[in-house]
Amino acid sequence: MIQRIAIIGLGTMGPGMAARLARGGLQVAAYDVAPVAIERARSMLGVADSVLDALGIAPPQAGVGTVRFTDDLGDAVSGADLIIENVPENISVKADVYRAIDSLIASDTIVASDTSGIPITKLQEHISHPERMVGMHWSNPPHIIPMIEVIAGEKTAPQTVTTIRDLIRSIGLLPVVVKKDVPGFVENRVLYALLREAVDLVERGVIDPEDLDTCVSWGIGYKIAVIGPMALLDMAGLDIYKSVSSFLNADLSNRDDVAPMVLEKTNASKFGIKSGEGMFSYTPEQTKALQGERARKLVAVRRILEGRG
Ligand SMILES: NC(=O)c1ccc[n+]([C@@H]2O[C@H](COP(=O)([O-])OP(=O)(O)OC[C@H]3O[C@@H](n4cnc5c(N)ncnc54)[C@H](O)[C@@H]3O)[C@@H](O)[C@H]2O)c1
Ligand SMILES: Cc1ncc(C=O)c(C(=O)O)c1O
Repeated sequence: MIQRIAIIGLGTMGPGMAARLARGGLQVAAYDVAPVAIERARSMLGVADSVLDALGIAPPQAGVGTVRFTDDLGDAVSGADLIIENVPENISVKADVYRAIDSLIASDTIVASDTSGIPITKLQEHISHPERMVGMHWSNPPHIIPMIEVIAGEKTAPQTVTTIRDLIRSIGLLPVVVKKDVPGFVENRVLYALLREAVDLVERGVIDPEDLDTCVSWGIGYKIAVIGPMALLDMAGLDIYKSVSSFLNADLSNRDDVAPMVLEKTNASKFGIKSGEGMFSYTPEQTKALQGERARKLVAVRRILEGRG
């Protein structure tokens, strides 16, 4: 049974994951190579906790778990039943972590990766017990979005998948087991199909960025939270989908490289909120207000969707 979890990497995703797992009654050790990331994560726990309160997520009867921060990798993974690797999306950075923990952990300790889309089969090449490695792909913000993809690589033992799926369920989250280890798994294949088209439409001047967001959020987005794509096909009618897709699919963006607009911005260190500018611009005050407003709205929508409005 999983009780002790180590999170390696406390950037965008780590702090919310730590808070959510602790709320599920688990004992979390949180580690990062960067002291500044540890301090930032520590300061974010209170905010995540108040969002979890607003969501009405109660701890189990045995009580709420704990989050302890450490700057020592050996201390973080010592005695852990599960390690969640959450470092940047780069195979060699992730492989370094697996090599570093290999001799520090028991052969049956589960090692999960929060990779956004690197096949688990590739990551398993860098660990001595590949049967205990699994994909555990959270969605951002991880303390609010309940769905987590679970992905087996070619060498993952079925029991490893079952253990992680059951753990996710046991703390009130929603596991989705992906049946094939395809790049991007399912959530990001769908998201990146949408983002490729959205970036292309803005880049070609078909629509302004603000209007693109209005169109998608108030059209498809709002609807799809209630009616998933497969159900939407039935609601629209497969005959309609057949007619439209017969001419539209051929006209959709099929670019297989990164769009010039994105390269231009990233080359100028315009990464979005984290750098103050990306598709839009953000002052620190606006960022704080925006994060609060988004959390409030996501909490409200989730409560309604769960029938707890
Ligand atoms: N950002 C998202 O929306 C999102 C959503 C789901 C999954 N993911 C995936 O989760 C992983 C982490 O993403 P993120 O957005 O939190 O990244 P991030 O860049 O915000 O944070 C990564 C953290 O890892 C730390 N780090 C780097 N090397 C390390 C090492 N060797 N040991 C310990 N810590 C180390 C960095 O200091 C940093 O704090 C990636 O694989 C990413 O693709 C990201
Ligand atoms: C743009 C983008 N890329 C990856 C992920 C997750 O892996 C997300 C997300 O969770 O929201 C994302 O927005």
